Amino acid sequence: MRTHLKIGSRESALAVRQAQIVKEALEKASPGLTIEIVTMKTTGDKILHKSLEKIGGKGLFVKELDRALLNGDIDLSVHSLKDMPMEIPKELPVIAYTKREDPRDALILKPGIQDLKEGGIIGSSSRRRSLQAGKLYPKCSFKNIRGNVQTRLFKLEHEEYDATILALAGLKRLGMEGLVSRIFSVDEMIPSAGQGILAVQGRKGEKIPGIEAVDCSDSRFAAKAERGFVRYLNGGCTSPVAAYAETSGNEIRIRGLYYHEETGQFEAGMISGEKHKGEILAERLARSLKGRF
Ligand SMILES: NCc1[nH]cc(CCC(=O)O)c1CC(=O)O
Repeated sequence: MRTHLKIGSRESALAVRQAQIVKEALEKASPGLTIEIVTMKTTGDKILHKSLEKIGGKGLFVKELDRALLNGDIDLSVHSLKDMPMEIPKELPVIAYTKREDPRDALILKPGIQDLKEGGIIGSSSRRRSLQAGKLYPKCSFKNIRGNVQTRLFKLEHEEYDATILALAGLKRLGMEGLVSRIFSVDEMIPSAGQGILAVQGRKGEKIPGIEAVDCSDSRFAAKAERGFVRYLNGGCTSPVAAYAETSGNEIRIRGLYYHEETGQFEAGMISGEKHKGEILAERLARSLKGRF
């Protein structure tokens, strides 16, 4: 068994914190194992002046780490599942899905302001968020804001934004949930597929000591269903498709949002059933939502 492993991570504070969460859990489960975190800049982190859709999407956050994993520079990589592309290389499977952190989205106001007034500007580059928040704040407008959590909070403070929307999971991991002024329920704002779950990627066939302690089967069921929904709708990285699945005992309940490009309308719906059938149920929900247009 290996006694020293390297975890690859993006450089942002959140990415490093996420890698630490996995490092601590693995070290705790396997006494004698030591883990080092190796950070690297990805193309997605370097190019901030263009929208993700224009520069090639989510793959840009994982490409460099995939390469390092393939050539042995690192042994594992940790990603927010929601940032992972739909196609994951066969030789680099996800070997664990962590227990889910709070999947909800949250509103953060510009420091010094007490509430979001009519005409307020909400910073968000996520159409999933702006579409759903548009129903809650019909008098507000939306303006792109890109960058990691810290960058966005800096822009919120110093640029022309009154509020922004971020994942509560990231804020909690960074100890910043105190900034939140409103948490959206999963019905008000269906989360992005995988939000709150970390995916640990490894090399096919390689045993990682302690990995079972990091893996959560309910997260795995949720991940399969949510990503199944997105895959069916070919949501890729840029479409505002949203999916959130919750398990309880043997049941799974899946919420999904389908956006119809031509009309700009969206429909949300829910389906439940046996959790082992999550992917099929998710597809059925996707098909029925799509069929409404
Ligand atoms: N796209 C950035 C990103 N990727 C994952 C998270 C949050 C952490 C998670 O979903 O586990 C965030 C920040 C955000 O959306 O506010």
